[in-house]
Amino acid sequence: MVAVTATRGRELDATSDKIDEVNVLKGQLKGDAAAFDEASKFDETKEKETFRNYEDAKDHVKVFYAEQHAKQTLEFNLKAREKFHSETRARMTIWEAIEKLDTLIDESDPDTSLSQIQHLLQTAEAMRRDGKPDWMQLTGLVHDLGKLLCFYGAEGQWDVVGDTFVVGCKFSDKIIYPATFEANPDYNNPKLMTENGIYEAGCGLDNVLLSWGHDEYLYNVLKDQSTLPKEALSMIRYHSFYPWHREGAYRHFMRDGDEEQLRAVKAFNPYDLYSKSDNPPSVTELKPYYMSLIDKYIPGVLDW
Ligand SMILES: O[C@H]1[C@H](O)[C@@H](O)[C@H](O)[C@@H](O)[C@H]1O
Ligand SMILES: [Fe+2]
Ligand SMILES: [Fe+2]
Repeated sequence: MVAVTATRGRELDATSDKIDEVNVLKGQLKGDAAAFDEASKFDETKEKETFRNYEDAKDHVKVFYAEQHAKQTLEFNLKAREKFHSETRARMTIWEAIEKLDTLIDESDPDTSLSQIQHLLQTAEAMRRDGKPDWMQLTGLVHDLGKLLCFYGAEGQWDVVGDTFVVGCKFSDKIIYPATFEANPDYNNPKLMTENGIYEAGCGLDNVLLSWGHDEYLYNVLKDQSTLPKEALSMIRYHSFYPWHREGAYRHFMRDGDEEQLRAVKAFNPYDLYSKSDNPPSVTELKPYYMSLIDKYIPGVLDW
């Protein structure tokens, strides 16, 4: 018993050392995140295979994920959800939210260094060019607004952006940089590290806890404050869940209706990802068109 406790103590020490290491690295790289090469900002000839190349990603992307994977624990997740429900952070319209996000550059993203307002318009415009329905164009326009969390009490970007995964069960090896989960305290908890962890097979995706970030936040904001269809809410809630929608992980948690959610997310994904190399659109020119869609499905002032 004593020996077990001592081992566990050492494991926990090792975990907190790793978290410290991540924090030091993060400090060193501070500032680098914004220092992108101008020329790589957009390149319409970029081949699809060259997106999401995490092997050759810039150091700040690797440091970002090392920190996120070390800190997104089940305990953190439960607290973040409680905090979300216990307060209203702001009251504003969708367009005000879009403008507020304009200064944010996403540290986790190897494919764009444009501001988020540009990314949102690129996504929506690519859908519009392809004749997608108006509600889907609007979903493209708003899908990353959850990144506003960065201005409302997030601990960093690690609890806002990046790909998502399930907490409370084994970390899938389909998540990028899977080895970095060794620094997560849950990794040393054998009860959580089984295939199902705290869940049951077939419990349904809406019943597992996805790592906390912009998807979950925006889904919760919009589910009762918009008239967007169910598919739109699936696109928002699961768009960063690459281990599931691209790599096929976590299928054992799916139940009736989840195939439809998967189909919706897969239809959405290419517009989110591949539009990042399109020329940046003009905000002032496009505003009137998108305001008409906002007025149709998400009008007025919302609680954030
Ligand atoms: O770096 C990106 C970015 O943070 C996106 O907003 C998110 O949806 C993606 O999953 C992630 O890979
Ligand atoms: Fe996103
Ligand atoms: Fe996006």
